[in-house]
Amino acid sequence: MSKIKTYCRIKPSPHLYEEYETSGDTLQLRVPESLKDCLSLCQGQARVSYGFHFDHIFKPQASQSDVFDVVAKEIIEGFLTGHNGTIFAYGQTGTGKTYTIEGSARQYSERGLESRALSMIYGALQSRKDEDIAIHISYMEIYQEIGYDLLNPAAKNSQSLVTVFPKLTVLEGPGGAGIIRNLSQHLAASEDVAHFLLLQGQANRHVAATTVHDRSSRSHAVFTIYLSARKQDSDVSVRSKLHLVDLAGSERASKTGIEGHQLSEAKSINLSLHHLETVIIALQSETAPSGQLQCSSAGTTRSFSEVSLRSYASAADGMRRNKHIPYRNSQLTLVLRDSLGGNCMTAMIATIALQFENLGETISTCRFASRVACIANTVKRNEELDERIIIRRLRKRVADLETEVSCLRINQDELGSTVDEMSIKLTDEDKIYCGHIINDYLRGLIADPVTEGITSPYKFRECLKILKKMVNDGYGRVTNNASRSVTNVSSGAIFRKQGRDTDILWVHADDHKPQRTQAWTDETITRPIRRSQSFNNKPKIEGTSDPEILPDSERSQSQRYKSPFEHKRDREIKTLNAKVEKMQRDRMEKEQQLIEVKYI
Ligand SMILES: Nc1ncnc2c1ncn2[C@@H]1O[C@H](COP(=O)(O)OP(=O)(O)OP(=O)(O)O)[C@@H](O)[C@H]1O
Repeated sequence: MSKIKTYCRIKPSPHLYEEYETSGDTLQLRVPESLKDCLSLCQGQARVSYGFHFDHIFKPQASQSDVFDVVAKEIIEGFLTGHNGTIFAYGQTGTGKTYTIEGSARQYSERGLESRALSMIYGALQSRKDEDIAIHISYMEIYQEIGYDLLNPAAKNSQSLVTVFPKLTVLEGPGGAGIIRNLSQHLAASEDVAHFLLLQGQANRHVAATTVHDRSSRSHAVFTIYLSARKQDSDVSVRSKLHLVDLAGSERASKTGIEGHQLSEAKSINLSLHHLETVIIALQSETAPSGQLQCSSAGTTRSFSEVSLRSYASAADGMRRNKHIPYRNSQLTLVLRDSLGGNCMTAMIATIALQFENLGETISTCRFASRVACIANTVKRNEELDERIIIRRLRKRVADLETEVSCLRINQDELGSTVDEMSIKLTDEDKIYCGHIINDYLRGLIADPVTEGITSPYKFRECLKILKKMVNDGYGRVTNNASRSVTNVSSGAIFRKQGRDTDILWVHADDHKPQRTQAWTDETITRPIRRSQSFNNKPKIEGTSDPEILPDSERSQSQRYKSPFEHKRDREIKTLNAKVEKMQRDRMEKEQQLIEVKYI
């Protein structure tokens, strides 16, 4: 929550009302008890003292630069970082609203807030090289409750002597925000362009000579600067707007003696300001509990106390959602909706002309300011994701995801099948199949067990087991007894191919020549290996003559019995061992890869 700041600016005059003083930020006024009945200040008449508190009071000698520094700098800094800002001048006609907001053409030093704001904004943007920044400008006026675009490009190109400005429609948009239809926004790429637009709009305003002011603004003017900024590496855009509002001045027709067209203009201005005041009162009354903003008549002193907004801020926020604020009653309040009770850093400059004849209007202006000071706005940075960048990023993300998904699908297929395979325990059929593969491999019937389906680590392990057993059992050992040749085969090595009941094994007969021998049956195959104690109590596999297995003492002798067939088989086993080793290594590598895919 941030309260609306209020400032008072006293117009310089050689005939200032004497009974006023400023102590700090409080304006003290001592005025006759009944201003209404008193047309001149009478000696000895009872006085009432008013005290109005402001955030700052600009004395008559305050310069344009002083006003800018105190009122505008903070708001413009906020605007540059994405916070909305509004500065509006309110006061009696001829008190210096236009002078404050637009400035005077008399001297460069008398330029107003609009021109100074542009200079500060463009100056600050110079250093923001890493951002894409766009400044747009619009300028509208509300004359007799109708909005006009002061920067209409069609009007600029018109050959007609009478410039026709298109009418604008101010509508209530989503969330109640005012939407101005048809208002042109002009890109101002440089400060010069912005100043040109400003001058063009100022020149197009409705002004008229009145009895109090020869160039009185007969309209409310809203000069708006829009900022849109985005850091080059970011997809968040910052958008903010700065309203600089020069309100038309209130005037008492009875006092100024205007009539005809000017009278109807004045009525319209007063009505519009009345609607503004109604909104302010509604906002102020919801913010401050009744009785806080009071006109206490204790003694002769009347004071408008500044309400501590902080204590009411949260309560006001809740109430505002329920309470009706009559923004819709006028175009001006719709346009300023955000500035009054919305998301905006707002400042009001109450301009007063401290002459005796203006005391009534001065008090009225100060009272209005006191009410405005009670309003708390909710200020937040206007950040939004840039849709074009979002779309671009989403497209890239979709493309990345598609690639990732297709890669994952491949991995999943591979992983899934391998993991499935690994997770399934080998069935008896698998084991038999492994036996056949190893047998065929050893016999040279197949070149590579992998291509025959030994792909899972479990099957590899089974094959290795079979091989080890075969080696230990002296696979293909020459035996003297055909019946004992059965024991050459380990119980685990089942040399039977699927679909076949029997298999033929080469064995050696007594003449040491290899020969095909009997058909093997399940019964013989599954017989357990028998070991017998031999010399030196060393285990000896029965019937073996394999030098690899025999004790050293027997080796030389048994070597004599090795046939070419045995040698060939030895070589095969050696090769097979090497292959198994390689297969083991491959399997470990593969497992490692799978673990990485699955868990890392
Ligand atoms: N602080 C000031 N210093 C010097 N001159 C000022 C000051 N304030 C106002 N004036 C002068 O007083 C005259 C009226 O001021 P201005 O036009 O700003 O009044 P206004 O409040 O905008 O009136 P209206 O509501 O009728 O448009 C102008 O000539 C302006 O130069």
